[in-house]
Amino acid sequence: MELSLSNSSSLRFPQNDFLPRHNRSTLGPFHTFSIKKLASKSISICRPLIWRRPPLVRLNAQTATESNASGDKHGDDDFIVEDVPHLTHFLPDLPSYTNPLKKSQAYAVVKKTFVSPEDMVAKEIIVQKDSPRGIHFRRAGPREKVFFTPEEVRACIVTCGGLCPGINTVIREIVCGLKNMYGVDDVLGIQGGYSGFYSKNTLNLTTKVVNDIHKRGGTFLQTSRGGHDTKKIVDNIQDRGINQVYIIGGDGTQKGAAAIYKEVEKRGIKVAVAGIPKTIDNDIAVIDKSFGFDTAVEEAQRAINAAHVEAESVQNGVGIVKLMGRYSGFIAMLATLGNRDVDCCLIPESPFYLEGPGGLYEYVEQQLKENRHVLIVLAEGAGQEYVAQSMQAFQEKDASGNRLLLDVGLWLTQQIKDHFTNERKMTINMKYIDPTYMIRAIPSNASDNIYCTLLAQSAVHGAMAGFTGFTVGPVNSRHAYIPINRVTETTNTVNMTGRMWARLLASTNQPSFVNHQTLRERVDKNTIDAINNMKINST
Ligand SMILES: Nc1ncnc2c1ncn2[C@@H]1O[C@H](COP(=O)(O)OP(=O)(O)OP(=O)(O)O)[C@@H](O)[C@H]1O
Ligand SMILES: O=P(O)(O)OC[C@H]1O[C@](O)(CO)[C@@H](O)[C@@H]1O
Ligand SMILES: [Mg+2]
Repeated sequence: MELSLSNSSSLRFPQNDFLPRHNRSTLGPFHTFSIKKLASKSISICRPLIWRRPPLVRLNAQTATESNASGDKHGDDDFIVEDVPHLTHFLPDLPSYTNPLKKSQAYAVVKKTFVSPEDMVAKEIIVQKDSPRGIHFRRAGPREKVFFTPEEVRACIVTCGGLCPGINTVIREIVCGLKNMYGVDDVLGIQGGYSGFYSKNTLNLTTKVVNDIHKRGGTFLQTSRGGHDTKKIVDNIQDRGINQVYIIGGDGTQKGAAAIYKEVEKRGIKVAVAGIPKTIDNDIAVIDKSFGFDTAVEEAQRAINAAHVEAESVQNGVGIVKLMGRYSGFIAMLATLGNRDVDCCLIPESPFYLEGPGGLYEYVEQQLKENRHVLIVLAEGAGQEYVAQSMQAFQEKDASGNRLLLDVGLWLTQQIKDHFTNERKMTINMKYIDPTYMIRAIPSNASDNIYCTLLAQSAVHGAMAGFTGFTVGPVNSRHAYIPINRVTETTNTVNMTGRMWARLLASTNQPSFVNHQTLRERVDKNTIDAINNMKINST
């Protein structure tokens, strides 16, 4: 397969929207390519693909020519595409078919039914005039050609890891998307997470069966942690004749999906593996936000409001609410920002301390003196080191190997009570609310339902078009196909030196719990990390 540049220097992607296997090296984790090396004629490419655009000359708006009188060039800019694999990489002779959406009544009204093979989604949306073009992902959506006929598709759906509002909507919309857009009837539900692949039972998922499941919380298919055995799972996929696998789950699940994709590729079987990122913690890298997150933040308001009412209705009321967030404090941060009554938010990313100037006790006392109550929101992963010290607890893990958290809410409640009663000789009125599971075991709200529908449909379009080994998700509000490894290599956490955390500090007026020196060191470390990441990305 060759890629070529036309006379006008624009990049031509191959018409069939993918690159063949023999053109990929096994070195790079992704199919990364940028445009510069395509400087002349046509060339064969090998992985990791670094295509570089020749010095980019922007069209002058007035003259609409390639000349650039102002000398306003981008220079040696890279346009890097981190592409996802395609079935034809290891099955080069796969036939393709015209996408049936072309004949669909609903889509006939769409001006541009199919996504162009050249459409990319930029990872960085904030750019400067002379900054490099940067990393891009393939835009999600229906393609002109598909690599499955409706009759040959046997799809399956599995849900793994913790619960999250909207899982049932995603299941429903995969089933309905396959049926209504592509005429696919054969969809199996794997029950109870990855280990469900080893079970004899599966559910037949028809549009009728899933019709109203989006109105319920949880997962219609049930879920589990642990028990991932790649070879056994792929054996089972083969034995059942499954050729599209939709995997809904968090970072652990996506790592499992990447392993399944690799095994499928090794065996050279026609199976498309699509990951749909799910996590209540919003800790999945690259994508804008995970589904169900907004619903959970909204539900958290009920607990925070209740704690506020309780705390302000008594003398020296202390309201504490513990929310989910294992390593990432997004739920606590956004629930706090959305509420405005919270006086202090504690999250895993921001170490805090209790005693002394600038500590939590001092701040609580000040709030009690000024307002006669104080309201604290706490992410479950915050302050784990303190709890571990005071309880001398043994570190336990769940079946997937995730560290089991100690109850920081109970611990903090006790610490504050002891401090004010014993040290400060003050009577306080403690009201502790732990709505942990209540914010995730609910159905998704309307806007999350729409988001889940887009995710499901994008996954279906991607699999039908023969893409595999991808996770789907919004990047700067546009849905994209992202190589699975890309979303599992790092975790999304609250940026302590970013504006959103500063907004929170400004809204609560809480102490930042860091002195200037520590903050400086953190900023420096972030900078060094960012530079190192850039080095890794550019090698
Ligand atoms: N590195 C890995 N390789 C293969 N499978 C994995 C890996 N890590 C986790 N898994 C499997 O993925 C499934 C879910 O993992 P986990 O329990 O960590 O939840 P998760 O997907 O991260 O979701 P969440 O964190 O939102 O609850 C489990 O069945 C686990 O065995
Ligand atoms: O469902 P489990 O196993 O109790 O796990 C709870 C954990 O799952 C999450 O909801 C998602 O990882 C965390 O916020 C929480 O710590
Ligand atoms: Mg996880």
